[in-house]
Amino acid sequence: MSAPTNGTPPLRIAIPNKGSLSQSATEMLREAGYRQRSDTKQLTVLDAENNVEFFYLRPRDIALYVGEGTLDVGITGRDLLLDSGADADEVRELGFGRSRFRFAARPGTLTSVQDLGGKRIATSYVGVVRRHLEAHGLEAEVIRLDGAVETSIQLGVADVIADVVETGSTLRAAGLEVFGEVILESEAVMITQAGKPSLPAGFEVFTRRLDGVLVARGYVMMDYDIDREHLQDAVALTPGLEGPTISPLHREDWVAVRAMVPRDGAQLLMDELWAIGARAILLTDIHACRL
Ligand SMILES: Nc1ncnc2c1ncn2[C@@H]1O[C@H](COP(=O)(O)OP(=O)(O)OP(=O)(O)O)[C@@H](O)[C@H]1O
Ligand SMILES: O=P(O)(O)OC[C@H]1O[C@H](OP(=O)(O)OP(=O)(O)O)[C@H](O)[C@@H]1O
Ligand SMILES: [Mg+2]
Repeated sequence: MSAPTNGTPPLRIAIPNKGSLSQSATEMLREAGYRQRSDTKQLTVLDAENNVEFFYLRPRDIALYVGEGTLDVGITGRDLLLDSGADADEVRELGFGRSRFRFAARPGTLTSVQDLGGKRIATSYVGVVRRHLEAHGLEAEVIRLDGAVETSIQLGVADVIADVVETGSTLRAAGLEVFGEVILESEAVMITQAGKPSLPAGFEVFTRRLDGVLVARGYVMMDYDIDREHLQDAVALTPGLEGPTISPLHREDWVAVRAMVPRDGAQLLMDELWAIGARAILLTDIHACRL
């Protein structure tokens, strides 16, 4: 198909090329109807039909490109955005790549953030750690490592680590335990340059499409039949986004109700609807939507 660009330059979007966020970001963009690379060696993809160009970059570098305005939009981790100190703002949470950033040490050696004073802390997120120490008025040596941070304690390079924790299995395998408060909760986010007065054409469509994917993932469509006497109770359970659709049924005093409901808890909701008299309760996936 030819490109409906009218000579407008494409929206330039940075996407993680490797690591934990890469596959999920690509999947989300495919679901939103964008062309993605077919070979992981490809560095850029021009989706001419949608007038969008994708740049596959290291997730750690994405906030820098967006912060200085070289690229219009980026997908990266909140922890990487904060660590970079780049002049970019988070505009959407994308619901994948969720993790916590935590301190960890050998069991019994350190128990609170206050114990960090004067210690050697290994991390790949020097910016986040330094800011956290400053906020607590603590001084410690921060050692920058690229990865496999958990091993640094065993090797005698550090007393403490600060790293990404998801399931905790890497920490357990290294014989380490988290301590102190959670430093930050991270997930994949959409970012744009801070304080940019206006974004290029195509940005609004891009965000609306991603919002559509988020809603399609987070909601399901619920249909059921109920007698008018219990309709108000049923509608209170399924208010929908802008009010449910109510259609008359051939059976007198009965109506059909259709409403979007959150995917989490949908089964419980079906039980509750059944209990107040709803019947023929159906749950269907939403493949795509624009709200
Ligand atoms: N196990 C994990 N679970 C969820 N998110 C993670 C995990 N490991 C890293 N992340 C997130 O991925 C982003 C870091 O991506 P990056 O590609 O730099 O590291 P990575 O995923 O650890 O890849 P690699 O170490 O193989 O290069 C951060 O936002 C981080 O929070
Ligand atoms: O809590 P878990 O589920 O075990 O996940 C957390 C681990 O995943 C990431 O490591 P990665 O595999 O990216 O290796 P790296 O340390 O070389 O970055 C992160 O740095 C932690 O080590
Ligand atoms: Mg890693």
